[in-house]
Amino acid sequence: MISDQKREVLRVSGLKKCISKRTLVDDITFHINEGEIFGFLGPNGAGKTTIIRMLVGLIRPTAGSVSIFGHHLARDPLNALKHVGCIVENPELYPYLTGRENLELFSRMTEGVPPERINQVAQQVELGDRLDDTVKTYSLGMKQRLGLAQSLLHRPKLLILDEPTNGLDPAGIREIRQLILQLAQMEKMSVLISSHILHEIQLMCDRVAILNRGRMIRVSPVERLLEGDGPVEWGIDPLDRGLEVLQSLPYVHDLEPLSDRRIRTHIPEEKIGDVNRELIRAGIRVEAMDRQSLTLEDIFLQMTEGDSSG
Ligand SMILES: Nc1ncnc2c1ncn2[C@@H]1O[C@H](COP(=O)(O)OP(=O)(O)OP(=O)(O)O)[C@@H](O)[C@H]1O
Repeated sequence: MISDQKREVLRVSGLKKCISKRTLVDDITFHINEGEIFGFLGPNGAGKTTIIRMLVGLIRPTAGSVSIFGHHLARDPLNALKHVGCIVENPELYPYLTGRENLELFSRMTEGVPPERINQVAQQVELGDRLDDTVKTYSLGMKQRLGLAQSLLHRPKLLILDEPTNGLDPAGIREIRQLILQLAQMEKMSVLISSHILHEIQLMCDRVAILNRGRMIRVSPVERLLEGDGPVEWGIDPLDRGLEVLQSLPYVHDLEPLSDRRIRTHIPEEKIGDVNRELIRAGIRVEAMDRQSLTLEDIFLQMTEGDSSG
């Protein structure tokens, strides 16, 4: 095999879910490549959990198809899900059992998990020294790590995690993030991770799908998403004449006066020099020009502007 092309581990086409005449998600199409960390980013209620539940066979799609490692989920669920590990919403754990007993119980329910695997996964999630304590004494972060260990028992090649950092404190969030990055790298695992936290997705993912109101509004590599027309702030004098010049230029948009000498615009990067020249040619003093970089938050707000369910 001489191919540079990465293998697809998951392909989702036209996925839709309706419940009693209400469309929860619609027209969801994307794929995940081998070794890729793919993010679902969207506010609460965007449909992330609903899609994930369909991907792991917990609920049936109204339309569309899911194929995992080339196996059609609806027609061949056992093979499709054989190499998938997941935590949907919260990990299912028995609080009155120890971490080890929980893992033993789950390993007995899963085919082909040798006994030594329990210590391996506990080490991987750095839970080794608390493994024999009861789960009810665990912090939320430790419970998440035990859930992660449980999902790793059968050596999955695709890990699906629904908001794994939800409710954790900043240190716990960082631990889980580092763990996921390590697993993806060392175990060559692909990961689908959902979050409503822009920063998280930005730090972890290779590509991101932005979801809002049950629709996928964009799928893009994280770095390309940030390449948009970032805000540019101008210090100009006089402001009213500067405003006229800026308004006359077709590639300048979203003008927003900030003070009596400052104005914010959105301009493609390659046009910034042209704007500067036009202002000077019109006899306007350009006192400052600050180009601000876009954050995922800006992009998300731009994309969902006027489309928020509140
Ligand atoms: N069984 C159900 N019956 C009716 N509506 C549902 C059902 N499950 C989810 N919904 C609705 O579907 C929409 C999407 O919910 P979903 O839980 O998938 O969103 P989410 O992006 O995961 O958000 P959150 O982070 O809040 O869980 C929401 O408006 C929710 O109220």
